[in-house]
Order: sequence, then structure tokens, then C-alpha cells
Amino acid sequence: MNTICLNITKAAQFLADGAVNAYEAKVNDARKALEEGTCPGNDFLGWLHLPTSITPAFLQEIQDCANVLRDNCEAIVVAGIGGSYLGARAVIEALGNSFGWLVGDKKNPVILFAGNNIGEDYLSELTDYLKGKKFGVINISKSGTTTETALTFRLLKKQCEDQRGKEEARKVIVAVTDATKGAARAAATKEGYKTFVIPDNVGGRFSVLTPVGLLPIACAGFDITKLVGGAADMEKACGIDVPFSENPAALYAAVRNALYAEAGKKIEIMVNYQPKLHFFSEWWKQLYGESEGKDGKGIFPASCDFTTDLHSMGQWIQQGERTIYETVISVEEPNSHLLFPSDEENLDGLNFLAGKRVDEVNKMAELGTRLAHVDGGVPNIRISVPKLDEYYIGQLIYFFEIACGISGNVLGVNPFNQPGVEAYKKNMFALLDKPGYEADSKAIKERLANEI
Ligand SMILES: O=P(O)(O)OC[C@H]1O[C@](O)(CO)[C@@H](O)[C@@H]1O
Repeated sequence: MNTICLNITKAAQFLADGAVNAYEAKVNDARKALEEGTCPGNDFLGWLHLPTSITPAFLQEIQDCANVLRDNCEAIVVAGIGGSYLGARAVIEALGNSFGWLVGDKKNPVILFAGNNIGEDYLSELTDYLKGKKFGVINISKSGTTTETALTFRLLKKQCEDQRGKEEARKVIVAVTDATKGAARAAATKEGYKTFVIPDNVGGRFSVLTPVGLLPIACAGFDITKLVGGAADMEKACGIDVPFSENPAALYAAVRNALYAEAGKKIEIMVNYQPKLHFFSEWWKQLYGESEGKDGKGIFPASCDFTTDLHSMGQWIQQGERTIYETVISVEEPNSHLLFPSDEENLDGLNFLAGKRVDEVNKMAELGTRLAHVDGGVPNIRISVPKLDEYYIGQLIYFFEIACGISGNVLGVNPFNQPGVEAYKKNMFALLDKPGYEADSKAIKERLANEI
């Protein structure tokens, strides 16, 4: 199989000889603990063999539902936040036309994302745009109670029903949520929406290969069978029987732990040279940030889009505090072919590029940056991807998921919980006088009165 390819040479050179291999035993133990379900958070391992266990019949059920939405909607709003949002957006943006909303694509509905913020302007501009449009909603929330998503869904459900009537709205509203619990399930049961279940044992940030990601991706017109196929091949390439030195996820987990613990590299910057991958980095940031940032530990996951950010963050990366390393996703072959034209007057002095592909310049920018950053003390991990299509994106998704599971276990944390996220929610609910939070409301208001 053609595969994404990991190169850690330019990261390992910042470590003592043998430092990466010194993690072999720990990484193998972590991989085994995932496989045997003996690691912390072992009730959230449903993602581990998900790609190879998804059946064609289930993919067809998702596709059928997507087809109903595609046939009946000019716009589909995907309401969700965090893991109930980022995976779908990452894939749709990586595979879609960068100017999709401008080109008036008649084949595919416009996919919009909401429920991931509480911006009043954002929501009123969205609801304004949807006025008079035939739109549908995919309401995605594992807990079914997340405030950002729930309040957005309340607005969209009403608007959809007002515009299309209750009967027709029922056809174009889908819930992806828990099997029994939460407000999203309650609304779906009462209204009779089509639903998909998010398995109990798959946490939000590991859920892109469930209907959480697959339904919106299919709605956008992308091939979910190919996506899952890529993930399934990567599941095998990172399997328990694959030796450490040949297992890309094991090596990535080892080198990042070595950089963190042995070389003080506390920040990992996920870098792309294709703006379409911006949201892939956003998905990756949640995956690694929520999984590893706890117990006072964890690499801070950051991201940059190059060459764009070389003109903003490039200075810091080249010469700032040496606590960073980069992981670059490099796409070998773009899907388009564009040559620089020659210009008789050559006023811009760019005739030396005439006849070259745009990507040739991009690749030299990448190579030049890698050399400069390595010279400047920034370790470089490189993941090359043959091209951006469903199959290779599927590989990347599973690669990062399994590497995250291994890496978090090596770090010594439970990579599958996120207790820290509750702190802001508790304060927000107390401040908003949510029923059930009376004591917290009183306490927080007293605290604020004393602070002012
Ligand atoms: O799918 P839900 O339950 O709405 O949660 C969305 C996101 O919120 C979090 O639970 C954090 O509050 C994430 O872990 C999750 O991906």
C-alpha cells in the first residue's frame, strides 16, 4: 500500500544517540496496554479497532441519510463543538475547494459549521444567511447537553420548522448523540428525527470515524468508504504486531516524549504548507491538547500555516525561546497543476520561475525553512502525504489517534478524559443562574463582589 511516511531524523539529531530507541519498551508497553484494555481510561478505547470494524452496511446507512439531506437542502448546518465538530471540518476543508462558497457548486450543498461558539454576531449572520434557504441541520453532541451546541440547535430548529414546516423539517434534521441520554436525544425522540449513536466507548476527540464525522463528510460529497479504508490500512500499519522501528505511530510517540522529557521541548507546532490543512491542525490540537494536558504535564499543541505564518510567527520560531519543535505535514503532489507564466517585461524579476509549477516554489520554501529552523535549534518531524484525498486523510487520522493513545500513556496520564474542561462550565452556569447551581451561583457572586 502507498502510505504516509514519517521522518524523525531531523528531530532525533537534537537528542542523545539512542534516546528515541530508549523509549521502545515504554512505547511497546503502552501499545500493549491499549490493545489489552489495561491502560487508564480503558472504557474509551472504542476507536482503536473502529476502522477495521465499520461494516459496508453501516457506511451505506450513513450515505443514505446524507443523500436525503443532499437532495433536500441547499445548505446543511453542522452544529457541534470540539470533537463533535473539528474532525468533520478538518476533512471537508482538506478535500474541498478553498473557494467552495463562492463558486456556486450546484452538485453539493454548502456545509456550514455552528454550535462551536456563542458569538451573537456569528449566529445572527448565520440565521440571516439561512433566511428563505432550504437548509437542514445535523445536531452533533455526545453528551447532548453542551451549551454552545444546544443553544444553536434551539435557534436553528425553530428557523427550519418556521421556514419548511414541522413535517419537512423532520426530514432534514438529524441527531448524532448518545443512545439514551441528553437533550439532543430527547428532542430527536420527541420529534422523530433520524439519529445516529455515538458509541459510549468513543470519546469526542476520537470520534471522527463515527457518524460524528462521517455523516457531514458524506453530506459534503466525499467518499467515506475511502476515508475509512485509509484509516483501516493505517490501523494495520500501526498494529500490535508491527515492530517499534517500523511502526510510525510508535516512533512518533517515542520521539515527541523524548523531545519533551530529555530536551525541554514543551511546544509542538503542527505545520502545513497547504492552507486546506488549517482545520486538520485544529483537530489535531484538540486531540493532543485534551488528551495530554493534565496533571501539570503535557506538550502544548500549537499550529502554523506556512508559508503564511512565516511572515508573522517565523521570527519567533527562528530565534525565540528554544522550547519548540515542528511536525510538518508535507503533501507530495497537489491535486492541481499551475505553472508560472513568463513575462516579457519581467518587472517583478520573477522570470527565473517561469515554467515552474507553483508547488516547486512551495517545496523549496519548505526545504529552505526546514534547514533554517533546524539550524536555529528547532527539531523537525516530517510526515509526507502522497496527496490530499480521502484515503490518505483517513491514514493521517488514525495515525494521529493511535500515536496519541500511545504517547499519553507513555507520558503517564489518562489520555481519554478531560476533567479540566468542566471548570469554565461550572463558573458559566453559576453566573447564568442555571437551576441546580444555586450554591455555586451564590459563592461566585460573593467572590466577584469581594474582588471588585
Ligand atoms: O459532544 P459534546 O458532548 O457536545 O462535547 C463536545 C466537546 O466538549 C468536550 O466535552 C469538552 O467540554 C469535548 O471533550 C468534546 O469534544
